Amino acid sequence: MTSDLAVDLGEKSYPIHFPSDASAAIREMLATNVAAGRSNILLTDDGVARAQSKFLADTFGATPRLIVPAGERTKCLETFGKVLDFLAANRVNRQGVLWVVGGGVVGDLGGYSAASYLRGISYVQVPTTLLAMVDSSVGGKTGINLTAGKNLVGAFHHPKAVFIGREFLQTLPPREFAAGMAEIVKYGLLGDAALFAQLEQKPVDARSTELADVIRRCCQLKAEIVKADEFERAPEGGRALLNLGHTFGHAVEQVTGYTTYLHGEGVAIGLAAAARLSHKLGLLTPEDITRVEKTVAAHNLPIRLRGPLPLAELQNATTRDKKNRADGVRFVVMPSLGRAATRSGIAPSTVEAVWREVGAT
Ligand SMILES: NC(=O)c1ccc[n+]([C@@H]2O[C@H](COP(=O)([O-])OP(=O)(O)OC[C@H]3O[C@@H](n4cnc5c(N)ncnc54)[C@H](O)[C@@H]3O)[C@@H](O)[C@H]2O)c1
Ligand SMILES: O=C(O)C(=O)C[C@@H](O)[C@H](O)[C@H](O)COP(=O)(O)O
Ligand SMILES: [Zn+2]
Repeated sequence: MTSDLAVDLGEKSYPIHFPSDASAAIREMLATNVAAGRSNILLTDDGVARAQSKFLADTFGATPRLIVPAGERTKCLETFGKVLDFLAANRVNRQGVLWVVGGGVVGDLGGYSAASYLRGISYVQVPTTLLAMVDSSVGGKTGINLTAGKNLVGAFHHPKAVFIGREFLQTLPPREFAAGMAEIVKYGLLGDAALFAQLEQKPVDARSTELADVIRRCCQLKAEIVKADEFERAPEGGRALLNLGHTFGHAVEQVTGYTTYLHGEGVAIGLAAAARLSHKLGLLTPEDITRVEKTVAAHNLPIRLRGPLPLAELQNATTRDKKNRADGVRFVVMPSLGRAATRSGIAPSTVEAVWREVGAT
């Protein structure tokens, strides 16, 4: 039995539950909502609707549901409009609760819809991918993509609760499991050297007995970082550290039109790139780069682009990153394995050299 965690944010605090029976725990909250006159409404995607049909039927019964297409392209203005229309068509009022069941795509989309509809209603995160369990369901970063770039529209809007049920992972395809591992390796590299060493010595897979503790540890790390810098406003470090590998990773996702690399795969390449950048800045040793790349690769993740991508487009995509300030693109680098820091003012030629090393042309 894994004990609950709390994301400690004053009035906005919420629990992360790790129930032994997610369906039962969720049914209890659904019933409590109904008793309090709060309507429940469900958002999921067609992949989850297929893979978890029994769970959805047993748990949510006749709750009105919107099923959106699976995949990153669903995180767009058009689908956002459809979610809002669905909430309005069901006459959801400010007491309504949106249940977001799925991976980070429906989590970000549903969270942003909940932030916007009637200027804000409650929502609950039920992550069904490993990535969503360790990262996207916690912290209240919600949003959608624009043609111009990834996550360019959104809001900080925290869920009422998060229910993490490892039983969902039984139907998760191996490639999606690996994508979640990228964010887990990220946590080790940015803030927990012991976690990184553990992953380095013994890669975690879907059957690992360590998995429950690793998921909880990542949620705990994220909750601490979010508590300290909820809106990513710290002048240096702070919540931006959760973006380790993402300046590179988001560029890869965007330049390939969100069709070739999963978010976690972009992050995996981004971690290798961040290690290489950290070396060029005199922070990490070549041995450190090898340790990072071996650990990422041992979790069935890419450390190089699968095919060449145009350097100019990749560089251009990084200029849209939300961490950027007047002095240019801001990267997250590693002073050592297990510690991260923000750094800007890096010469474009240095970043270009890193892009080439991971396969850009
Ligand atoms: N808000 C945040 O803090 C945050 C953090 C990390 C990532 N993200 C975002 O999360 C998204 C990626 O999330 P993701 O990796 O969960 O991808 P995803 O939401 O696209 O889900 C991956 C795929 O797995 C399927 N799926 C989900 N659960 C399943 C299950 N239990 N069994 C079988 N299939 C299942 C889905 O249908 C989908 O096809 C990206 O958009 C990324 O930007 C947000
Ligand atoms: O919660 C955060 O803060 C993160 O940066 C977590 C990231 O893993 C996640 O991919 C997030 O969506 C990236 O946010 P963005 O601000 O770079 O769009
Ligand atoms: Zn991420």
